[in-house]
Amino acid sequence: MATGFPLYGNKESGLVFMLEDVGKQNSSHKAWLLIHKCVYNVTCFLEEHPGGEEVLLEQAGRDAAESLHDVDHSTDTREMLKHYYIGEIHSDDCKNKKGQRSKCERVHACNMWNSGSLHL
Ligand code: HEM
Repeated sequence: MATGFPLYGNKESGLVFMLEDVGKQNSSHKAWLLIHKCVYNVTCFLEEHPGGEEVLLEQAGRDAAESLHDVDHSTDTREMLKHYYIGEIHSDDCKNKKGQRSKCERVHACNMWNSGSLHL
């Protein structure tokens, strides 16, 4: 169910998006990444990424947390990410197939990630 985006503002952290809408924000020149439930617009970083723009475009629209973790990124990366943070995924899109809240929702992964409690 795409509703147009953003759904509404979140006073603490930014805007709230549906997963499907995030998935649509990707083309050869545009990329929104998900890391846990946080949404990042890395469009202006594509050409600057030391690992190349292709890997970012490949991950666009889905959760890139694992890929980010798999590559030996420095802690500077987390700092850089803050510049591209635009909001988070709606809690309805954080449920697993049985309709239960997933871990990312329960632990407020977005806030933890941005504060540094979740590691790369
Ligand atoms: C928006 C998220 C990302 C940011 C801000 C970012 C940032 C960086 C930075 C700063 C480096 C230089 C090394 C370092 O200081 O860590 C780097 C290297 C690299 N990144 Fe990323 N990265 C992101 C996502 C990804 C993803 C999702 C992948 C893979 C799927 C990836 C693959 C790589 C690779 C392979 C290198 C190594 C390049 C080399 O040493 O030749 N990155 N990235």
